[in-house]
Amino acid sequence: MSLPTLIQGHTPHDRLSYLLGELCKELKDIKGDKAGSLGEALSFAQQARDIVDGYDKYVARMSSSPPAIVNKMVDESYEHNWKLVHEEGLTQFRLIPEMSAGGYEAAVLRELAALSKARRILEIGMFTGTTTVTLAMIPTVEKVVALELEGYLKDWSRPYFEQAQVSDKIDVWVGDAVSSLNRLDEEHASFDLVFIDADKPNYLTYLQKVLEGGLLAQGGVIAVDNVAYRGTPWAPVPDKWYEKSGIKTDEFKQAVQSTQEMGRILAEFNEVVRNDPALEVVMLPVEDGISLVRRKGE
Ligand SMILES: C[S@@+](CC[C@H](N)C(=O)[O-])C[C@H]1O[C@@H](n2cnc3c(N)ncnc32)[C@H](O)[C@@H]1O
Repeated sequence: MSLPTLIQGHTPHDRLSYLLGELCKELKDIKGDKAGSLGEALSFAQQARDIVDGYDKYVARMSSSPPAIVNKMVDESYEHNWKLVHEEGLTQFRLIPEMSAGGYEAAVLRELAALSKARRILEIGMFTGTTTVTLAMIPTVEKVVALELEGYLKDWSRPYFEQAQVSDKIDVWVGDAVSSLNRLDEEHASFDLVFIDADKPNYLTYLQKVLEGGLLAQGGVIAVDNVAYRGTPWAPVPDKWYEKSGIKTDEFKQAVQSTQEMGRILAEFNEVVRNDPALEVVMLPVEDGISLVRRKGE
């Protein structure tokens, strides 16, 4: 039972698939008199797993592909030694390829940007730049400003932005996103679409800064990623996963605690947004959940 499978599957569906897989194993292991009567239960559990397992893949396959460069970036980010990069002090945090929103979500945001006719886009938390490049490749988009803590990622993504011939449409601001947002506000920047996808504990700060400053253009939309955080806002990871797992490493304990904490943070964020009378919000069950937020009445 690997740590990533157990708690770091990317979406609520990944977690559900894992749990149904465990259920199937448990049912298969039952021997003796009870085994026969559980055959049907096992078949139901397997069908449920097949449905949930194939869902995200099917949805992505039946949607227009992201630009080819995105698949290249995703593949090469999996081949990259992020652990070594961090050990050499080139990144502040240990980055993992799963941080990328991936091709399907980039395609979803491309659709949102195209439908809303966004010309200027702000991304808070860029990682390798798969979404950034996808958005910049929309012909009507004039500028994508991406805020990213890790300077290493700015260098990593540059050759891909150049290959896609959109490097002149992308500005990467390295540093803490709160400081960058303050600077953007001072410069009277304004954006039609804002994608919030950096550190979750700062989500409310980012949202407030975007809404209270002049950063969100009239009629603009904010998309917020991971609002369903693996299902944890409504179905927290139980403590007993750590106690019963048999994996007694500090890494695993911290991962469980951090996932539980993220669930609480996102649950609170979602409540605040939902209860703000000035905002219209719709949460989409896309990947790990995306909320679309805009000022009411615009
Ligand atoms: C989930 S990844 C972003 C994925 C990206 N939006 C995409 O579509 O693939 C989060 C990124 O936020 C960055 N980040 C975390 N804390 C930050 C901060 N305080 N300021 C700016 N960037 C931050 C991380 O370095 C990481 O690259």
